Amino acid sequence: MKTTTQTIRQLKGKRPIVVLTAYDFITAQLATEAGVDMILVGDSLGNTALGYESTIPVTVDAMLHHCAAVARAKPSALLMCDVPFAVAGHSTDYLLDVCTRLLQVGGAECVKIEGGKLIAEKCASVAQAGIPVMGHIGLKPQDVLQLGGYRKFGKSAAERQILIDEARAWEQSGAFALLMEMMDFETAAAVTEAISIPTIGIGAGQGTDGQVLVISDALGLNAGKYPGFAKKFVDLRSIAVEALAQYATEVRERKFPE
Ligand SMILES: Nc1nc(=O)c2c([nH]1)NC[C@@H]1CN(c3ccc(C(=O)N[C@@H](CCC(=O)O)C(=O)O)cc3)CN21
Ligand SMILES: CC(C)C(=O)C(=O)O
Ligand SMILES: [Mg+2]
Repeated sequence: MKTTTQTIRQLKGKRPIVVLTAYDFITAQLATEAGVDMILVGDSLGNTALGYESTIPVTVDAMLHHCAAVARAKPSALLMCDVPFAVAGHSTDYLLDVCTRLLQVGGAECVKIEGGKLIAEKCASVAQAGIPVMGHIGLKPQDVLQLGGYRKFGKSAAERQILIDEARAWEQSGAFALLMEMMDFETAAAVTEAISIPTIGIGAGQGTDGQVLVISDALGLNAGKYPGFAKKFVDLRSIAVEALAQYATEVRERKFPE
């Protein structure tokens, strides 16, 4: 059965929501067959699929290209696409135009937008246009140039209060859910209590309404670079390299083709 934003909203307080990233046709099929609730075409594709150092170089065109490939897998999971770097800082008209294209051209069913209170308020226009929005607070990787690196958020009482205010702003703007990245576990639990929409965590502990993971982190496909919170559920990289080395050997020894 097709998962909708309504399905996701109703899962709060019932059972944890499972979100996984996908970047192309094949990873979308894997996520679909595994039965996840939501697929995120994350701008982390900049790191995992395109070889960039951060998500800053990821363009709207790149997101459209990858999202359309994921959509062609016709996932039963709700399909969400990240709004990439700086788009939400432009005019509301431009933000609305990009979100519209992510749905109409990319085939996404909802969008995720990194931002605090100001961006959250701007996103009310997107939600009112009929585009479901997930907010993204805590560590916002698109802010890496200002942050100078990645860190945990919400450790101090002051920062916890800011995050709770930001979460309420997203809820007020009509966001259907909220993502919290690299957040102090107690703060993440406090935010989850404070709002009526579901929270999805990554590096934010057990106290959220769901979890999200990058597919290449879960499958162990990356070359050594893993965030501390990621779990390798299998080491596919070594299995794949071994298989491909065997192919090379068999060709060189004239064993393949038989
Ligand atoms: N492969 C991958 N997985 C991700 O989860 C991910 C990406 N790429 N790219 C986009 C963002 C960036 N994210 C990241 C990346 C690194 C850390 C990290 O290294 N965290 C350290 C602590 C921070 C530090 O000391 O720099 C950690 O140990 O978790 C955290 C989030 C999450 N996202
Ligand atoms: C790590 C998740 C939350 C994300 O935004 C991405 O994959 O781009
Ligand atoms: Mg992202």
